Amino acid sequence: MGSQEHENCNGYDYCKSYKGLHILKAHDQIKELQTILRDRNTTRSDFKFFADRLIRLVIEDSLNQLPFTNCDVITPTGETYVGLKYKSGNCGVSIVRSGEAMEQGLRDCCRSIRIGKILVESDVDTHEAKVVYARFPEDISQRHVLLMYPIMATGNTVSKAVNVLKEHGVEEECIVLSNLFCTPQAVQTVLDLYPKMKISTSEVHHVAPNHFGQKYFGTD
Ligand SMILES: O=P(O)(O)OC[C@H]1O[C@H](OP(=O)(O)OP(=O)(O)O)[C@H](O)[C@@H]1O
Repeated sequence: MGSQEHENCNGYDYCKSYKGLHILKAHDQIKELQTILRDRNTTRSDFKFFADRLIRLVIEDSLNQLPFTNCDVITPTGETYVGLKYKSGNCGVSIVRSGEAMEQGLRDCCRSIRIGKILVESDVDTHEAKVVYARFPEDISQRHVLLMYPIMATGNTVSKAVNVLKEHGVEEECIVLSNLFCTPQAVQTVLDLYPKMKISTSEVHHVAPNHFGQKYFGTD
C-alpha cells in the first residue's frame, strides 16, 4: 500500500536549500511512474507510454515557473473575471537526443511554441562536453527558455547547454530546465554554476536512469 506522498529528495535535504530547484510533490501516482521507468523489466512500449505521462506532468510544472500577466475576461453572464495569462515571449529548447522526447509534451500545452535544439557530445578521450549543433529562434535573447532534458547524471550536458544559451544572450534567470530525474551531484553542479536559473524535476536520486534515451527511442 502506498503512502500517498513520498520523500522526493530521497534524503538529500541540502537540495532543498537551492532556491531554483522545484521538485514535484511525489504522490503515489508519480512514484508509480518513476518506478515503472526505473524497472529494467519494463517493456519499451510501456516505457514510452509512462515516460510521456511523467513528461507531461513535469512540463506542466515547468510552465508554472514562467511569467504570467494579469488578464480580465467577461464571463457568459457578463461578469468580470480577474485572471491570468501567459506573458508572451517564451520558447522551448531541447537537448538532443533525450530532450526531444519532451517536445510533444510541450507542444500539447503550447501549440505553436518555437523549439530550438542543442546537441552536446562528450569527447570520448577527455569526457569533456562540447556543443556540436545549436539552432535557436533569432530573438532568443529576449525570451524565457524552457530547456528540456530528462536525465541529469553529472549535470555536464545541461551545464554546457546553459552556457550556450547565455552566449546567445539569454538571461540566466530566464532559463527553466524541465527534467525528469536528476542526481544530487547534478543539482549542485548546475545550480552552483548558474544560481539564477530554475530546475523543475520529478525526483532527486543518486541513481540516474541513463537508459532513458535508448529505451524511449529504441536505438543505441
Ligand atoms: O548529466 P550528464 O552526465 O551529462 O548525463 C546526462 C545524460 O546523458 C547521457 O545519456 P546519452 O549520452 O545517451 O544522451 P541522449 O540519451 O540524450 O542521447 C547520460 O547517460 C545521461 O542519461
